Parts: sequence; C-alpha cells; structure tokens
Amino acid sequence: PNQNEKKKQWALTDFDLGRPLGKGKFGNVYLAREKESHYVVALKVLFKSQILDSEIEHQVRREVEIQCRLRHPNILRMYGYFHDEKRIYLILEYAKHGALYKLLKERGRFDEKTAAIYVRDLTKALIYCHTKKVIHRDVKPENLLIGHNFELKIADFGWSVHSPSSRRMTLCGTLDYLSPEMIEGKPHTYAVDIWSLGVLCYELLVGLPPFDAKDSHQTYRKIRYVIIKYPDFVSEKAKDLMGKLLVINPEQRLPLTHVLQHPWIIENAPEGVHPPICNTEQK
Ligand SMILES: CC(=O)NC[C@@H]1CCN(c2c(Cl)cnc3[nH]c(-c4cn(C)nc4C)nc23)C1
Repeated sequence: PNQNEKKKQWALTDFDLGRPLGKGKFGNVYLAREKESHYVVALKVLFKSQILDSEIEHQVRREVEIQCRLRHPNILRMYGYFHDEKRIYLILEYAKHGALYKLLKERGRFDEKTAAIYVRDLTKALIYCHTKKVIHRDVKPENLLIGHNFELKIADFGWSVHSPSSRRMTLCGTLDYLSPEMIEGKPHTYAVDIWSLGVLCYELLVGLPPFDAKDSHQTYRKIRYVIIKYPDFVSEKAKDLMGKLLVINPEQRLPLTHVLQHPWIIENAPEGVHPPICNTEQK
C-alpha cells in the first residue's frame, strides 16, 4: 500500500478473511485480502477483553507504535490498525513461508551458509532497530518469519521497548533466549538482543537452544554460567562468533556492526547472497 494508506480509516469490511495462520493467547492471526487492491496481508485480531484483563494494553500500544514506524526488509511491516467494540485489528505484512521455527523443525538444523545468512539478516534488522532506539527483547525462532524470497523477517514486537528499560515484565514463554541480566531483572539495554542473536545462531546450527535443559532451574544455571557444549560439526569460526556474543558482561558482547565483519559471516554469507530457494518450494 502507498504512503497515504495510513491516513485511511480501515475497517473489517475492507478485507476478505482467509484461513487462520496462527493462534495466540490474545487472539488469532488470519490470512486476509484487501478487497480493492487484492493485497494479501496477515490480520492479527486481539480481543479487548483479554487485553484489558491482562493489563497488557501498554504492550499492545507499544507494539503498534513501534512496528508502524520501522521500515526494513528484515522487519515484518505493520501497515495500520483499526478496532471495533470488541477487537483490535493489526494489519501486518504476510510472510509467505511462515515461521522459521517450523522450517528449523522440518530440517532439524541448517547448514552453515543458510544459518549465516539468517544471522546476517537478523543482525542488520537489529542494527536498524537499535538506531531507532528499539530493543526487540524477544528474538527467537517463533518470532522470525520467512518471506517469499526466503528472507528473514522479525515479527511480534509485543516485547520490544525503548531503551534503556528495566521494566519487570512477567516472563512468559521460554527462558532459553533470555540474557543473564534479563533473568536477574537488572536494567538491560540493546545488549540483550546481541545475547539472543548468539542463542539463535546456536539453535540454527544445532537444532536446539544452547541452554536447553530438563527444567527451568537447570536452564537458569546454564545461562548464568554460560555452560555451552558445541557438537563437533560446528566449525571453529562459528564457535568463535558465538563465544563473542554469549558473554555474561553486556558491555563485552561483540557489537552488532562487528558481527557483520566476522570471518564466519564474511565467508558463509557474503553480501548479495540470499537464502537458497529451498526444496519445499519445488515440492
Ligand atoms: C507461533 C506462530 O505460528 N507464529 C506465527 C504467527 C502466527 C501467524 N503469523 C504470521 C504473520 Cl504475523 C505474518 N505472516 C505469516 N505467514 C504465516 C504463515 C505462512 N505459512 C505458509 N504458514 C504460516 C503460519 N504466518 C504468519 C505470525
């Protein structure tokens, strides 16, 4: 949609609704098509009752204001929003190949070139977020979607905040991606996204998160003391990069701009190389 779309007051009658794409705690995401342009979008429907009950209204408001402002090829666009008496509707970009975690589950793990391309693109998206003073805070495969050219798109800014923030959020979902300072409720900065980038890199290469454990106390302990085992198929250069991201002290983590210059990225994800159209396309 072009620039003046956002001034337009959208309504549900502007869309033909398609199949549900995913079901969330606060509502569902539907495939939808704008009637006039036939533009396909993802329509995220949130119930006001659920939002008011769980006092996450500020989180939803923040997700909207942040994601509407961000324009980057590796960040899922939010084109606008509207509401009726019961629901809030977020008009989001439709990512043709769905959530990265499904691709990862199907493949088990990615080869070094594919993993490095996703890490490179995620790094670029995070650099862009940080220049806009936004910390994502919830970088994990479930929140990463795959576009029609198999490019990565960060979605779900529900947890993002303006930096620096020490707001205590009820931590729901997996601990695997949380940084030591976030677990300890210490004030956290952009560096939490650098930590999660290291966790994601490991999970793309190995198929499991680095601090995976049978219970949350074990995960907590592994995160705090950075207890990681690298399978022997992980290359030295990949281990070197992860070793520079998964550092307890946030100030000592490799800055995102240096990630793009790291030998593992330079060798496996040179500029201009994009994810191979993987075989699911040819099926
Ligand atoms: C846990 C989970 O499914 N998270 C994904 C959210 C639900 C759908 N959302 C989508 C959003 Cl917000 C945007 N685009 C999507 N595309 C898909 C999708 C495409 N395929 C082939 N399968 C799916 C699924 N889903 C979305 C985000």
